[in-house]
Amino acid sequence: MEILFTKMHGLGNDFIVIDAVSQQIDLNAEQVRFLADRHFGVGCDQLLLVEKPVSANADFKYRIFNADGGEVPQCGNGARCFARFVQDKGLCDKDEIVVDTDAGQLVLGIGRDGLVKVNMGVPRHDPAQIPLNAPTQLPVYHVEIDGESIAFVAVSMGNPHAVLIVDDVEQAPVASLGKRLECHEVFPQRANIGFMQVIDRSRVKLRVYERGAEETLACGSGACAAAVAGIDQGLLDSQVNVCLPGGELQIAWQGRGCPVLMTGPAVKVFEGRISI
Ligand SMILES: N[C@@H](CCC[C@H](N)C(=O)O)C(=O)O
Repeated sequence: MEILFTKMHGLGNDFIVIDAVSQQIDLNAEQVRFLADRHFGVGCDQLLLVEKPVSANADFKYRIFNADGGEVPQCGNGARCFARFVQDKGLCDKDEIVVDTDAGQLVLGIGRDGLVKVNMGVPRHDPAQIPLNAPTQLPVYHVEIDGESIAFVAVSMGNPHAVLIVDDVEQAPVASLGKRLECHEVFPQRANIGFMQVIDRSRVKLRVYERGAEETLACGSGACAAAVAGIDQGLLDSQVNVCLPGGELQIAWQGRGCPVLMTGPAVKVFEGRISI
C-alpha cells in the first residue's frame, strides 16, 4: 500500500502526519516503527493520523503514535501541527478547531501571527489519573535509583509526566536518568521525564526524555507539565516562557482546576509518498 504523508515539526519535535480522512489507513505498531525509523523509513518522533471525528461537536479525531509504535493519548506539539495540517490541506477553514483525542477534546486556533494556540485541558494531579503508584497525592514524590533519592513532581496532561527541578539543564543526565525513570515501576504506563531549570519567575529551560521516543528537541505536553509543576510549587508566575532545545513555547495556567494554554509554531517541511 502506498501512503501520502506530510513531514512537519513543532520546534524540532518532528512528525509524519497522515490524512486518514481521504486515505483508508490503519497502521500496526511494526508499520509505525518502520515509518518512524530515521535510516530505513521517513523518520519522526511521533506519527499523527488525522481521522473523522467521533463526537458530534468535533471537526476531526487525531491519533498519536510514538516512534516505538505505541499509541498514546496526548501530544502538544503534534496538536499544533495537526491544526496547521488541516488548514493547509483545505480540510478545515474554521478559526477554532475542535478535535477528539484519546485524552479528551482539544480546542485549537491559528493566530494572525501564524502561531497555534491550544487549550490543552486541565492538568491532573491525582496519582490514579497520572497514573502513578503512590498511596496519596503529594506535591513532590521521591524514588530511589542507584542509592540516590530522586525528587519529582508528577502531573498528567492527558499523558504522564514527571518534572525534575535541576540547577543546570545542560549538565542534567537526561538520557541515563530519563530512561531509568521512564520505565520505573512507579509509572505503570511509563512516563515522560522533564528536567527543568528555573531562570526566573517567567522563564525556564527544559529538556524532556519522552516515553517511546527518547530525548526530543521539544515536548509540548512536557512544557505544559513543567510550567504547571513550577506554578504549583510557587516558583513561577502564571505566564511562562519555556525554552526547549528546539525553541520556545508560551504556556499560561491560572492554577488548579484551570486549563493550560500553549502557544507556539507548527511548520511543514515536505510532502512525500511511501510504500508500506
Ligand atoms: N512530543 C509530544 C508528546 C508525545 C507523546 C509522549 N511521548 C507520550 O508518550 O506521552 C508533545 O509535544 O507533547
